Amino acid sequence: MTKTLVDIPIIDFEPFLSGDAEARQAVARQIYHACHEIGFMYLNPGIPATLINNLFAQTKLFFDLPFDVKNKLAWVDKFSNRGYVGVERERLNPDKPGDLKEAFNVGKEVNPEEISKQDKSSLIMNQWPVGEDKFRQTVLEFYQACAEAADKICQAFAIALELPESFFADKHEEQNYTLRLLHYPPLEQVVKPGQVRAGEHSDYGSFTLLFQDEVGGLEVRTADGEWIAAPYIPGTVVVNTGDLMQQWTNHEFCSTKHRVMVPSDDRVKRSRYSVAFFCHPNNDAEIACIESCQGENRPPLYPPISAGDYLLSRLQATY
Ligand SMILES: O=C(O)CCC(=O)C(=O)O
Ligand SMILES: [Fe+2]
Repeated sequence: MTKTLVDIPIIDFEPFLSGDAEARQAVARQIYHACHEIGFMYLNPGIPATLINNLFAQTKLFFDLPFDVKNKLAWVDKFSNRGYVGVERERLNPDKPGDLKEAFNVGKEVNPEEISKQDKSSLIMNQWPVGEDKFRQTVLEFYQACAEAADKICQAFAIALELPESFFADKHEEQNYTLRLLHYPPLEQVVKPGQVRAGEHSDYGSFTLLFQDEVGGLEVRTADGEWIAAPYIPGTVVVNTGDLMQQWTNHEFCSTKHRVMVPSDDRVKRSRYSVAFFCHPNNDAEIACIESCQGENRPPLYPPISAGDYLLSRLQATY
C-alpha cells in the first residue's frame, strides 16, 4: 500500500477485479486498514476515464443552464431526494451558513410503467431537463458504471471483514443509490463568516465514491483532529465509508468528517465540479451490528434500525 503525503492510502483495485482469490484477499486487507484507520482511500474501481470525462463535460453544461430551467427540476422532498438544489439551500453543517454549491441528484432510473404495478415508495422518478438527451444518457451510463463498481467494493468490504463475499452486495441489490452532480460556483463576493463550499460532515450511508476535478479544496479530518487535503489524483476515485457502515460494523470501519474549503488563492475565481455516488443499503435492510464486529467486551453500540428509516432521519436534519 502506498501512503500519500496526506495519509490517505492509494490502493490498486485492479487485482481485485481480475486476480485470483489470493490477490483479492490482499486487496481486501489493504481496504480493511484504510476503512479502519481513516475511512478514506483512493481506488481505481474500473470506471473508464472517457466516461468520467464525458460526465464532467455534461455536468458543466447542465449547471450552465439558466437558473429557471434548473429550478423547474427542484428537489421537493426527502422521500424522493432527487432533482436540483440551489446555492445555499443546503447546510451539511447545520451550525454554519448555507453551502456555496448547487447540486443535482439522480437515483435509479425506473420505467414509468412499473410505477403503477409496484409499491411506489421505492420507485421514484428522476427529473430530467427537457431536450437534454445526451445529458440524461451520459448520467445514466455513469450511474450504471458506479453501481457496478459499488458491487465490487461491497464484495471487498465483506472479504475484509471475513464475511461471506455477498454479505453487503445482497443488501445493496436494489441500487438504492444517489448520484449527485455538484458545482461550486466561482466566488466574487465576500463569503459569510464560517461559510465554506461544503460544510464539515460525514456521509450518511454505507459508502461514497467521490470524483473531483483538479481545483481541490476537499479536506478530511484525521483521528487526531488535523485537517488534511484530499487532492485529486488522476486515475483514482476517492472512496469513503459513511455513518451507516460505521454503525453496522460497530466502529470497525470509521466514518470520517470531511469538508470543501474555499481556496485562499486565485482558484476561488474558478468553478469546482465534483460528483458523488452515495451508496445506501436497500430500504428494508436491517442494519444490526455484524457478529464478527462484537464480542463479550465489545457490545453493540447501536440498536438495529432499517436503512430506510435511518436515511430519512438524516435527510430531515440537512434540509
Ligand atoms: O465535493 C466534494 O468534493 C465533496 C462533497 C461531499 O462530501 C458530499 O456531498 O457529501
Ligand atoms: Fe460527503
